[in-house]
Amino acid sequence: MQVTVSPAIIKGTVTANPSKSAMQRAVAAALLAKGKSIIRNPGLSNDCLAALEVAENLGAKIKREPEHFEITSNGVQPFYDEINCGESGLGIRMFTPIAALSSLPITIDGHGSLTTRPMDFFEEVLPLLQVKCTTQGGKLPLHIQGPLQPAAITIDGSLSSQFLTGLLMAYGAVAEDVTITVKDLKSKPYIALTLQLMAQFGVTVTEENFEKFHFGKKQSYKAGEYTVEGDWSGAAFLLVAAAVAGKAEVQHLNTASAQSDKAILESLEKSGAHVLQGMFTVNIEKDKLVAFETDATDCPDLFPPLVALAANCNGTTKIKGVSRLAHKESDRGLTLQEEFGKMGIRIDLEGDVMLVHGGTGIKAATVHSHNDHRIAMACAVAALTADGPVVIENAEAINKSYPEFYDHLQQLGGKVLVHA
Ligand SMILES: O=C(O)C1=C[C@@H](OP(=O)(O)O)[C@@H](O)[C@H](O)C1
Ligand SMILES: C=C(OP(=O)(O)O)C(=O)O
Repeated sequence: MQVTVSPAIIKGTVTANPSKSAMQRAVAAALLAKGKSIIRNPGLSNDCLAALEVAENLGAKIKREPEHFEITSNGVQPFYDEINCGESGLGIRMFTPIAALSSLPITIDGHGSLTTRPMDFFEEVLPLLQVKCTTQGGKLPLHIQGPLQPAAITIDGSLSSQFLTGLLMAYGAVAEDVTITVKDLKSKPYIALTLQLMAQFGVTVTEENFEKFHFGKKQSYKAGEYTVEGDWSGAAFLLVAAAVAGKAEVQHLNTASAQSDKAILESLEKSGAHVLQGMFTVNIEKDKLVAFETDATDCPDLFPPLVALAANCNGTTKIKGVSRLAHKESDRGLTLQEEFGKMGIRIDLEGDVMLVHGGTGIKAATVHSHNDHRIAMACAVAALTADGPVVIENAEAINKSYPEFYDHLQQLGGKVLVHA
């Protein structure tokens, strides 16, 4: 699918889409609980749909009502010996240890970008927990056989926090007096989100400096009601759109959220945009924008919207944390450099630092998403202040996290033409 986004002034109000990070965790917790859980404001992005299908294959019954989903479970009791996590990195890294709670041999697969993302962690760590595990040279598909037996282990958290999220969620159902130690953990706020979600479903973990995670007495997940928060990762694109091209109010954003990408607000403020935070809304308005410095090591998904912002800021913006981008849906440092380069914006990659030379004018161009939702959205936002229309190829990539994105951009005054 091709989408053309033309320059436009942004003005209006929009409600943030549901967070896929929160939704996928809630689906996993509801699967691990015994009884009926209600998930309100459920997400319908491809990653969320994949999580629902995985939960069903692992034994949950799901009733989809218009306003909420009911997930009834009796713990992990697989119906099939195969699960497919679609393109979700979190999905596969979270559901693999959870599936390993069962003694059934299970094949775990995915498609698209997920087939190139590293999974060798499981081959190293799961055998320490008495789970057999093979991969195809560190990639999909995985073949596992549990049951997982929690043990005191030390793991490396530098590649991705998602493996730890999976272990924490699985340990929560069975662990007793055991500690996971993590070295060099990255994306820490995502672990805070995992612990917060687990606590909401009745499982508490004692955390020390994001290095030690201790499970005391045996606990069990409690079925309950959960409302999925608005998504700061997706909303970051709308907030940047307003900061560079007008003004907007984004609703259903918890400004006290544990989501890491709430950090977009700091960069917006540093760039000179006007930001007004309510409890569940953010108002944002354009002003003279200047280059800024930030460290996105722990919020790597902010790179694409930060680049769209920086392209509109006079001067050279410095963003730290590029090394976190190599194993996302695309190698995002390189992809941003290539696609923004087509729009006339120079990006230099110097080790772990990205330099965006902004304020030089964004040019009309044809760009490609590389099947990466956040690249498609960043290009769409950049198009708002370009000197002509920007054509985005493979624009349907947004469905992974934010199927409503082009509609929301239009709702705010964006000129978006979707070619079938
Ligand atoms: O736990 C999560 O929901 C996520 C964690 C982050 O991954 P890493 O921990 O690999 O940085 C983030 O990039 C991803 O989009 C979602
Ligand atoms: C990297 C992402 O997700 P995941 O790792 O869950 O596929 C993302 O949403 O940008």
